Amino acid sequence: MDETVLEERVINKFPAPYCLESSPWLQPDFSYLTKKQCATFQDRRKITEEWLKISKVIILGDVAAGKTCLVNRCCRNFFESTYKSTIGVDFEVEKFSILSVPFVLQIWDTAGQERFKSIAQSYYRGANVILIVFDLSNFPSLFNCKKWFDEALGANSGSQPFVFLVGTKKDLVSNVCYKNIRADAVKLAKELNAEYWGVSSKSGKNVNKLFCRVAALSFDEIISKGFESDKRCIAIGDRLGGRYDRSLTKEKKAGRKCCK
Ligand SMILES: Nc1nc2c(ncn2[C@@H]2O[C@H](COP(=O)(O)OP(=O)(O)OP(=O)(O)O)[C@@H](O)[C@H]2O)c(=O)[nH]1
Repeated sequence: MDETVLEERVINKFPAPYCLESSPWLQPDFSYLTKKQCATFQDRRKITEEWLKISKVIILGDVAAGKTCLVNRCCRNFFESTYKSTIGVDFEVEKFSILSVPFVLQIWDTAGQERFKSIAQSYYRGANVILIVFDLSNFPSLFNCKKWFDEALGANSGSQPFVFLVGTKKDLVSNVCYKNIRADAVKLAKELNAEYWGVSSKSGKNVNKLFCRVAALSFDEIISKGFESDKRCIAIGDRLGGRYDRSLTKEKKAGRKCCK
């Protein structure tokens, strides 16, 4: 295992959703294809760079909804109470080890301010995961989430990114208040085919769990899809009647060639 990966970033068991009723993805474990693919990793140490998969995560939401604090808590275990607006976009990289395979989340923190919108939007494309953030202590910010969702999905038409609806600042709301806003958030999450989470970047509550869930879902999709395209390439190679060298490195090279 990569020694630079933090203990809490080592995932061997599929992380559960925040609550079952608020998730479109109810699989209890990594898919069969992913587990099969990862089981061969030990034999493939020499081609690690081909295994290093990256998931692009974009974080959007209203001004001061708590996007930067969420990223800071995840990537630096740090909380800043003074508000500084994000200018344009910022990004962080977080390393994971999932089923003993290295994996990276490339996390893009976008500005909520209208004047940076066009800069931020140019980073929406190619997202594997979209985190739409609202402030649990500012109820109207929930209703703007649909607008953020439409914009992010519009830039990613043709692909199906995982969408999360994340309520931040849970430490600021009473239990009664939280129950009410959570009911509305779960309803909206269902409409958007998104998974709902309630977190606090100040206390850290649920932040690590959220990002482990994000990493595991996108890892599972990326690795199992890779397996499917490897299989297709092998089949094409076989059909062309060429001698197919089964040594692992060459299998990968052949795969890349015919994928092009
Ligand atoms: N109490 C509490 N305050 C929070 C939490 N998350 C963020 N804040 C505060 O909310 C304010 C805005 O947080 P940011 O993370 O900077 O907001 P943002 O969404 O990145 O804002 P823009 O960059 O302008 O889009 C800051 O003063 C934070 O300290 C939280 O979980 N609890």
